[in-house]
Amino acid sequence: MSSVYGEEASQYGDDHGSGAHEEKIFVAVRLRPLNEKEITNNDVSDWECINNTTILYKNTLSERSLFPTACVYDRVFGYECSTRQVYEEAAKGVALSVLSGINSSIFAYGQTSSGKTYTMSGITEYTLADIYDHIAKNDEREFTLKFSAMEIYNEIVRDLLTPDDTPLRLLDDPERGTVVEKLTEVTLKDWNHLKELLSVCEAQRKIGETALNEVSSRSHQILRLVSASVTR
Ligand SMILES: Nc1ncnc2c1ncn2[C@@H]1O[C@H](COP(=O)(O)OP(=O)(O)OP(=O)(O)O)[C@@H](O)[C@H]1O
Repeated sequence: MSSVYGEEASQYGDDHGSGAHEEKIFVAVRLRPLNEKEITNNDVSDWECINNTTILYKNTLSERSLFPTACVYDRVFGYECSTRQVYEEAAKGVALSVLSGINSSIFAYGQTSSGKTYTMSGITEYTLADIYDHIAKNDEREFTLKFSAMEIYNEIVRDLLTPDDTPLRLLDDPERGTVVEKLTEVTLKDWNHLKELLSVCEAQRKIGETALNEVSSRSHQILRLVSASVTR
């Protein structure tokens, strides 16, 4: 997500690594519950959250160390945690810093079927709902939101808002950094317009099956939102 000329006080800027003057990364881990197949196979999870920041790797494989390994992150979420909770406690501060003029990115990393798409879809929806809520409550300002979406698949960048499959070129701009040439940017009319565009992206994505995930995305999707606001 990125933001341009936001003039507001840093209402969302202090949480989770979005401070204006320091670069900071907030790392959260989410465990997904075992799926039906794993339960049927009597699989057990090797991972357990023992508090809000520590995850235990239980090393059930006999050739490995007998002692569990503890890993500490900024926040960890166990099987029982909802996407709403993950959003509120790990992503919201970062996502909404766009409203204070601060650029931020949220990305999910993990092996196939670990729950990246599941988590990020919820985070996208909650973020946009909060942004529209903020806009409604601040009618003394006029907001413009611009949305673009791309996919990296087999090292090719494609625009997800057009049926045109032509690969997009990445250019290095000395001032703006990496720029995706000819990427479609749509000015959002409202929340429903955004939902339509998200459906277009979903339909355009390359879906391929993996052994672990029957609807694996097999590609990286990047959604970009640029927010600008001026006093009316
Ligand atoms: N926290 C969760 N609670 C319930 N179901 C979940 C959770 N996380 C993931 N799932 C389910 O697990 C399956 C795999 O999740 P998902 O498609 O998000 O994985 P992924 O990491 O995006 O995989 P890939 O990299 O292959 O695209 C899906 O059916 C999803 O609904």
